[in-house]
Amino acid sequence: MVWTCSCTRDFWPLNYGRGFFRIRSWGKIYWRKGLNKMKNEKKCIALIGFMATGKSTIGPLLARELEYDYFDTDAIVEADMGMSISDIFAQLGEDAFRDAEHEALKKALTMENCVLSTGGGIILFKRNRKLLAEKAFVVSLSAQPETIYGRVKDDTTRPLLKCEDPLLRIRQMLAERQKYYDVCDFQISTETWTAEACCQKIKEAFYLK
Ligand SMILES: Nc1ncnc2c1ncn2[C@@H]1O[C@H](COP(=O)(O)OP(=O)(O)O)[C@@H](O)[C@H]1O
Ligand SMILES: O=C(O)C1=C[C@@H](OP(=O)(O)O)[C@@H](O)[C@H](O)C1
Ligand SMILES: [Mg+2]
Repeated sequence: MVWTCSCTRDFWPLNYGRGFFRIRSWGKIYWRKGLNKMKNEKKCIALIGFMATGKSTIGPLLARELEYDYFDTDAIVEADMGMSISDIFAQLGEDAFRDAEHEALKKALTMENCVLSTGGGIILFKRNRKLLAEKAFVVSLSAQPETIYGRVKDDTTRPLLKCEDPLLRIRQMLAERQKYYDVCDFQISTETWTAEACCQKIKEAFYLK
């Protein structure tokens, strides 16, 4: 019997009997016993990482590739509160934002077959880390402080980086947060790979792990 994965052109397992499957992905051949991880019990992929590592850029590409629904906790918060992230921080304060962000995460992780881009600070809270670990295949995106700075320097939508010396702030925040970004199922640098290549590698990791 030939079993074909419905979702992609370049990723398809063949059933070779006795529980063995041959999987071809990006020109490489993988063998594995059973397809238990193909039916990954975690139905959501959550992207974590510092600001401007590419979560909101890669998320929609990945969702389209997998034919999954797409959510972004920042967008959910903005829709729920009817305000931009900057206005929420300025008018209601960061704590109000963090509460709304937690509600957004809870709501999004009740979905099945979804890709979720999170805000860079979501991992600061144990309640969020617990939810992510329980419910999602967690992918951590990374980039060096200088690259992050280059990506955000003309962007006014990130209130935490509105300061005298954004590069120093990025370095400090990254140092504080790194231990949380390291807790994940898969990690990828968005400096090394284009958004499209990251997408393919994440897809591969999601199916093969
Ligand atoms: N390989 C890459 N993957 C994702 N984004 C990239 C990449 N290279 C450059 N970028 C750029 O970096 C920025 C990332 O912003 P965004 O997706 O909003 O990040 P985040 O949601 O993590 O804050 C975008 O302007 C995007 O075009
Ligand atoms: O790192 C953070 O604390 C934040 C990251 C932002 O999202 P992005 O990571 O998508 O920029 C947004 O949630 C808010 O400005 C706070
Ligand atoms: Mg984002």
